[in-house]
Amino acid sequence: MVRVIATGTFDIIHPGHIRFLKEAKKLGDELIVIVAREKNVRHKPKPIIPEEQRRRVVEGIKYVDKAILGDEEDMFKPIMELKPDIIALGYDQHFNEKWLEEELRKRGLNTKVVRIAAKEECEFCSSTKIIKRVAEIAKKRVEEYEARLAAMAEKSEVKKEVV
Ligand SMILES: Cc1cc2nc3c(=O)[nH]c(=O)nc-3n(C[C@H](O)[C@H](O)[C@H](O)COP(=O)(O)O)c2cc1C
Ligand SMILES: Nc1ncnc2c1ncn2[C@@H]1O[C@H](COP(=O)(O)OP(=O)(O)OP(=O)(O)O)[C@@H](O)[C@H]1O
Repeated sequence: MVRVIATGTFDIIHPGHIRFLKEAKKLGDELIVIVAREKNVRHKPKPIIPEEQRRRVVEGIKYVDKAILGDEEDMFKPIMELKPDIIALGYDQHFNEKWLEEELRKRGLNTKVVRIAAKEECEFCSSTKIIKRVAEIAKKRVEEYEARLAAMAEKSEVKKEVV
């Protein structure tokens, strides 16, 4: 039984996440995902979705056998408990494979670190891009609504003057 671990924030799920998890599962028999704790997401804006909901959505993906929330203080704690054969890193995850393998060796684990280079290309294959699009569209819709209200108010002012 080859146990694979994948990690990530998984804020707004998109086809890039599905591709990553599909490739990670192919590396072994069992895929466990460690979902980043809100407190530890410092390299980009904080996630929109609360951590327990992010975990539940990831666990619902068919390639994922189990998803857990990571540790808040020590990223190696869940790894030491789960003792994976393989850790899969996504194409843009900022961890160095060599460094990570060395840290695991120091802790007595012979885990292999594998970089999944595959990148799914689509217009919104990024949580950050989806969030930006939602913000832009929401802003535009509010502006359009306010313009409609202003136009209606102006019409009723004109009416009042005529009367
Ligand atoms: C081997 C490994 C273990 C990790 N363990 C934890 C953890 O226990 N708790 C946590 O909050 N983040 C942990 N992380 C970090 C995140 O899950 C995530 O990979 C990191 O924040 C980069 O996020 P992104 O690729 O989603 O931007 C771990 C990352 C790796 C590579
Ligand atoms: N388009 C993609 N193709 C393949 N893998 C991806 C893609 N997008 C994200 N991943 C992988 O999914 C995992 C979790 O990524 P993460 O939660 O940071 O998503 P993200 O959409 O890249 O987020 P953000 O846009 O906020 O940086 C990482 O291993 C990452 O490399």
